[in-house]
Amino acid sequence: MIEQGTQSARSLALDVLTEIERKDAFSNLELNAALNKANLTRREAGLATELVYGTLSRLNTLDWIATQFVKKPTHRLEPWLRNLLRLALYQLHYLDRIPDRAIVHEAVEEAKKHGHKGTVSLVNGVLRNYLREKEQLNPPTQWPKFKKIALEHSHPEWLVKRWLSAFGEKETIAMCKTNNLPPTLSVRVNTLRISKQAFIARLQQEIPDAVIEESLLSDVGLLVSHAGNIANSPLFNEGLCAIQDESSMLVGQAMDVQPEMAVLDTCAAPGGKTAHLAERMGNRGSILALDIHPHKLQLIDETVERLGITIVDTMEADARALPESFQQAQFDRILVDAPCSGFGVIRRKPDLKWQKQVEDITAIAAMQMELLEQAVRCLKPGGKLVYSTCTVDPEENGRLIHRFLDSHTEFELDPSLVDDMPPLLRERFHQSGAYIQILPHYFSSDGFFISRLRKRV
Ligand SMILES: C[S@@+](CC[C@H](N)C(=O)[O-])C[C@H]1O[C@@H](n2cnc3c(N)ncnc32)[C@H](O)[C@@H]1O
Repeated sequence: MIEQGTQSARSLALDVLTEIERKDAFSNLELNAALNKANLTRREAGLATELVYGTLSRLNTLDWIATQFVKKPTHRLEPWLRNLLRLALYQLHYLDRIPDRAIVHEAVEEAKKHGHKGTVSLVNGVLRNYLREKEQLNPPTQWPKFKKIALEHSHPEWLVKRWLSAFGEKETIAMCKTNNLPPTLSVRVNTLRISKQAFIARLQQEIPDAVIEESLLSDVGLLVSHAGNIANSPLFNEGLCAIQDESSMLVGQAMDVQPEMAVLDTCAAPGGKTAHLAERMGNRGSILALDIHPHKLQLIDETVERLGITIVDTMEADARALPESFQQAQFDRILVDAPCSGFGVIRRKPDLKWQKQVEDITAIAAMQMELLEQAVRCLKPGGKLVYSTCTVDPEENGRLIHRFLDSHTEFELDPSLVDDMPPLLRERFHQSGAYIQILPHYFSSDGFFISRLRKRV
């Protein structure tokens, strides 16, 4: 149990890591709950967050290091002990601002709290041996490339193998490296309420420490750092901005919406892109936002209300089986922002890479195809449909679009997408000009796939 106000960042991180494993819980939810209960300073809370996400993102490498010094395989250790070793090794191996002595000392004290003499000496021994032998820790030379990359850059072997064949070695390594970095924070200015320049002035005035940079990808995007939790700021509560990744903002831009259009957003919750579309439409026209999970519709309602948007209606629906009444080609624009494997957002959800398996991708792609097949039936002739995902897997992205087009001659790739996107993206586009795969290391934004189809008239 976590007691209020009595924990250090490292002890809280250990409890959170152990609980995530025990309950198979979402890391962000478990960490936020623990931080809310504990009484850490802002700095300590920052350290706890870094330790939890850092350790989660490096799991395979840390376990490999531990196995060099423990006789048992790490999965046979008690969960608290396994996570204590991971946490201490993470700090020793990847962080240089905490002295080694302090790390070992605190780990041993934690072991005394949770274990017995034997486990205390195991922790002490493993960490001291690591410090003595760390320079000689190398994967066996006969290992194939994918295994070495997976170990050095802390990704599952199957995923690295897949990326090597899709993107080549240079891109794979660059992507893995970026996935291990903390994500950037960006906000979208709500231009229904304030201009970008006025927003920058207010942000600077209210949070003088904030470092603000204009996004090169989106004309309404700002990169913000040293600003604390923006979601608690008056600017956010007054509906002047939304927190959104820059790649995600590009999806709104790709939709090429105009005021007074009828728009369908088939996988809309929590509503980030729905709201962006409404802003781009000047809050004129109509957007029908669907989601299969009723509780998530409330998130869309809250977002649009906060942003002063009035043209969005929400509805619970399984977009793989849309109501007959929708299917009469009535929408000018449709967005299918499909659920996906999420491999473009590993920076934000590091545990995701360990949870998904190769078989999941086939199942996800089949579901995405169903979503696309249904959505296209609701599009007006001449209308445009954007299919996007926050993943980098070709099976869910480019290959899926080509498979779709092979059996739907009434649709074509829309080559004018490239002209609606920032020039910076041009060289990354598919030769058709109709879709782009953004990898996380291109612009330090989320990995996203964005494509646009047009229904022939
Ligand atoms: C990638 S998220 C959408 C993010 C959203 N467009 C945004 O920008 O905030 C995918 C969403 O699809 C929803 N979903 C999953 N399966 C669905 C289905 N069969 N029909 C409708 N929505 C579905 C999920 O609940 C999830 O909220």
